[in-house]
Amino acid sequence: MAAAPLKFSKYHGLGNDFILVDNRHSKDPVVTPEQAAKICDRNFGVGGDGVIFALPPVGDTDFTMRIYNSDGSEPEMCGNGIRCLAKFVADVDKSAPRKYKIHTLAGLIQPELLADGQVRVDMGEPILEGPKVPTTLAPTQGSTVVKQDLVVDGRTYQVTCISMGNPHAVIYSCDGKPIKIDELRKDFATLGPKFERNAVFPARTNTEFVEVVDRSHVRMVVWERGAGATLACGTGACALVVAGILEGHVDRSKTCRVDLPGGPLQIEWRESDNHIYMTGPAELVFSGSLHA
Ligand SMILES: N[C@@H](CCC[C@H](N)C(=O)O)C(=O)O
Repeated sequence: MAAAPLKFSKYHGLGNDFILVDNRHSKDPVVTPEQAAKICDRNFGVGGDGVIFALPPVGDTDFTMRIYNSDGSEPEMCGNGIRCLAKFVADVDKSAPRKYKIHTLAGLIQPELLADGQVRVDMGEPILEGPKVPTTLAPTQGSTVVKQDLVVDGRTYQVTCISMGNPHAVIYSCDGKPIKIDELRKDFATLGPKFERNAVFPARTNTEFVEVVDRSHVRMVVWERGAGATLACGTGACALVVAGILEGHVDRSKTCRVDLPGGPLQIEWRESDNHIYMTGPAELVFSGSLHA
């Protein structure tokens, strides 16, 4: 970390909390991955699910986002984080509600600050297959993507892999029965890592377990790559709506309400442009400075 105190602001999106740093003066983050892990420590640091940097723009964008997870690993994207970043930059620049073009490792992402304080994000198109989606799982429904069986601790989970730039394993059923969120809570801390670090996911994965309420409303819990159980995952909410539509649980014609542990997000997978739109809150917690 630089010798000078590090100025930061902490924001959260539905309890998914981040330390935001205005790094637009330099193309390299002023914090190393190891330092980020220390800053995220909830006992010895500020506490957070990740550290996010606003960096100089690339091409025709307003700025760049990079993020370190709380274990110091670097993901391609973060949905709740990009809502927080848009709000942070608007607060720093004292800007009126507006739309940003943000360069990320997952490509162009465009959040828009709405007059009611919420942030709507054009998350781009989901990736249904590709190098980040494992092909080693056995197809169960004549498809290489939708509902592949994965056995963990003697139970067979039906997994649909969707990339939002970062990888997601979405699970609506286990042993052919619908997921019941309340039944998962007790052993979640031991179950989650068995997906995150499963050999079929060489780049590790985020895992979402989903219970259907109705055809435009679901509940979920998430185990995040590099951060563990979090209160919300924006890219995960997008991925699970895509998986829900592909698996036939959710209607594409309606915006889907996703209840995460920290609160709801609204997710639309629009037919006209194939983009996913995520709408939800981003709140300032406090600002401060860290001394080395
Ligand atoms: N919480 C995030 C996702 C953060 C990155 C993730 N842990 C990964 O490693 O891919 C979100 O809101 O999308």
